[in-house]
Amino acid sequence: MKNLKIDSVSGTEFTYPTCRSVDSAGHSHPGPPGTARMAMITITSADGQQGHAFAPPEVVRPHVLDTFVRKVLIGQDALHREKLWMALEHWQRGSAGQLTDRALAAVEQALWDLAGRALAVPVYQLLGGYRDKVPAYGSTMCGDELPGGLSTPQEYGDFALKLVERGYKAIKLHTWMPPVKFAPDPRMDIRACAAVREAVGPDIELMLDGYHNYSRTDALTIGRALEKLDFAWFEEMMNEQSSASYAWLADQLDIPILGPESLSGKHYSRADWVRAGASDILRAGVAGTGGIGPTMKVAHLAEAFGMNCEVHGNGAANLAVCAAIKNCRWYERGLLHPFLDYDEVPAYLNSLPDPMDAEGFVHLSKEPGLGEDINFGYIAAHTVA
Ligand SMILES: O=C(O)[C@H](O)[C@@H](O)[C@@H](O)C(=O)NO
Ligand SMILES: [Mg+2]
Repeated sequence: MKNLKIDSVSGTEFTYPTCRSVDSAGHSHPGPPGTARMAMITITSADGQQGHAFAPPEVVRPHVLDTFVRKVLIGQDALHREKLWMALEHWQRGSAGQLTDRALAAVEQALWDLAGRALAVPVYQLLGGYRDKVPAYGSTMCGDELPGGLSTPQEYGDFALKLVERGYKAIKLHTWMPPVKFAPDPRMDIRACAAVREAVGPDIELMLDGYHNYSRTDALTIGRALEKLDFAWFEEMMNEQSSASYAWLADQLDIPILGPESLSGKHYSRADWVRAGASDILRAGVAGTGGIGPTMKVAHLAEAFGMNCEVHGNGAANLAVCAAIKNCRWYERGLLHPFLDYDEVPAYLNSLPDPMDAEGFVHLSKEPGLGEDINFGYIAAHTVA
């Protein structure tokens, strides 16, 4: 029998090349060639089994690993994910915000990866194994002011055509937001959505995820326009801390309202949203909801209420959840931009975690664990801490 008692937890910070930059609102855009930093958290058991997960370095910085994670994990059985997650969540309240949901998510993903590798089973099969491939929607980056990029409604239309040619059967627009000079602008959002519908025709599913702080009346104006354009859902158009605003909008509109994405509170806040009638489709992502386990709990909650749960974000962990459940229409593949090749493999991996075929399906890796094909040599050669 394997000895999966946790022996060590390590964090490795490394650099990798990128052509993406982040704006003041935290949204990514194409940028000049540069260097970004990432951290890999590794959990090792007494008999040498390992699990890995990636997170921003500040999320799993030494203080977090020393003060909370090692205290909870060392000496514990690595298969006891629920017990360890609950213990970490217990530490959150008194951590003065130092132990974040994203930190819980990173640790819990590494525990899932370790379990899968130790048992020689892909995580999506451990979770339920509903399917081996998942249809993807192309999720665009937010709008910008880059000529030839996503700076006009027509450029959105042109890019959407290219995404359909790549194989996508659904496209989600992230439109313009501050700090873009003319944003927010409901009319521009509607024009971009109309240009995309015009470009791709009636058979491609379209969704809008625009500025996140519209008023109820602006959101209603946009929502009514989306209904005329036959959009499939309307996402994060108002501050998600006001479930009353979402319940009001959902009552006014026929188009499905989807959320919450960015709201904290893990699976607990999403239960409140269901109770409040604040959305027609639930949303949860591994990073923002505190891990694979809480995301699965949201998906099961949604299923019990006859709702879909659209998983937020790309990557191996979100893809594993999408493949484990029935009540999720799409895998969010992105974020995409005309200037960037999403199919280019990041330097610290040997292959993409979410390869998509010409019909728009993303195929799950059959490798044990989360299935990330990690380039350990690259990480070792580019370690900074
Ligand atoms: O930073 C964000 O708001 C998210 O990354 C966002 O761009 C995107 O992931 C999203 O909203 N997906 O639905
Ligand atoms: Mg979103």
